[in-house]
Amino acid sequence: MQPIKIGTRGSKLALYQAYHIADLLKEKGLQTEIVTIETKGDKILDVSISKIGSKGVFTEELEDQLASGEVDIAVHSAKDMPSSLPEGFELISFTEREKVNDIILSHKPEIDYKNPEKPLLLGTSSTRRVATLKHFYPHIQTVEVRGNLQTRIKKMESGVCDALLLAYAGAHRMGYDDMIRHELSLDEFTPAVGQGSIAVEASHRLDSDLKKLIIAATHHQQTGYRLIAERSYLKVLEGGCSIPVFCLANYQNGTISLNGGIVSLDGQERIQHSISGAAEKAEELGKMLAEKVIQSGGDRILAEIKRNLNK
Ligand SMILES: NCc1[nH]cc(CCC(=O)O)c1CC(=O)O
Repeated sequence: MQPIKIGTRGSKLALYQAYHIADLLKEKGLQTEIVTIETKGDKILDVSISKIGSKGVFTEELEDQLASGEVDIAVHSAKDMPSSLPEGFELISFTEREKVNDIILSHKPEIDYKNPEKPLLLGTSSTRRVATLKHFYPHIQTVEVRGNLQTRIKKMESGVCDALLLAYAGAHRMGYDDMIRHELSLDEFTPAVGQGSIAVEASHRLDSDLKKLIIAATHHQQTGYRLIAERSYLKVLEGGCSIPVFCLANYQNGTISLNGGIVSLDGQERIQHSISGAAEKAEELGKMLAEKVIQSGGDRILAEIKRNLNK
């Protein structure tokens, strides 16, 4: 059998994730080969992702290679994947999720983000994190810091900000645990959909036997249920990474508990609801939660956000 060709972006985090998938495949006796592909999102560093248009900036080039058969699968942070993929592609597996929290990371030993008397400048490029900060910690200032994790840390160390607001998963995978100063609560900083899991994308053309082998080696079923629920929620709210929606599903004994909402860009309004039900109904639960959020004012917040982003 030919080695399974794994397409990935070239950032260290992306490569780490691709090698993680390669390791899982190798454990099942499958041969692999990593193919690095540059995407629009990697090239454009000076424009905020929410302005480039979130759909597909990190995925389009990978999908071209999947479609042409240059690679068999593409590996992504699940969080970076839009809720609907272009025709002909699907996410076939989700790896076991790590800790889903956001964290504050800094080279400075003491970062006190709760004390309004202490000025703090946090670097982030996520609208969800900026809006959430404005809601719970309005005294904190933010500055947009983009680029891969290594670039962001360099910018921070050169004085652009005091600390970075990041996903635990990325910081941990890159070995920066010793710079993590705070782990943020899931109630306030409910993570983005998919945070902490790695997704495998394939074209519908992928050989079905090979697909089964890849799923058996890489898919984590409980994470799968959680991600189906969260992504179904995201799909209704049409939230790419530019819209500050959040949603976290937990799995216990066949039950999914889903908690999600939306926050206005200025942080003034934050709507949050929860729902639970059988894991087999994950997709329906996501939709129902989204309807709840929409009906309790989410529609207004969403419309306002879209007006703002189009400016
Ligand atoms: N937004 C970019 C992005 N996409 C995935 C991760 C980290 C890995 C993950 O959340 O699974 C990050 C960095 C971050 O948000 O700090």
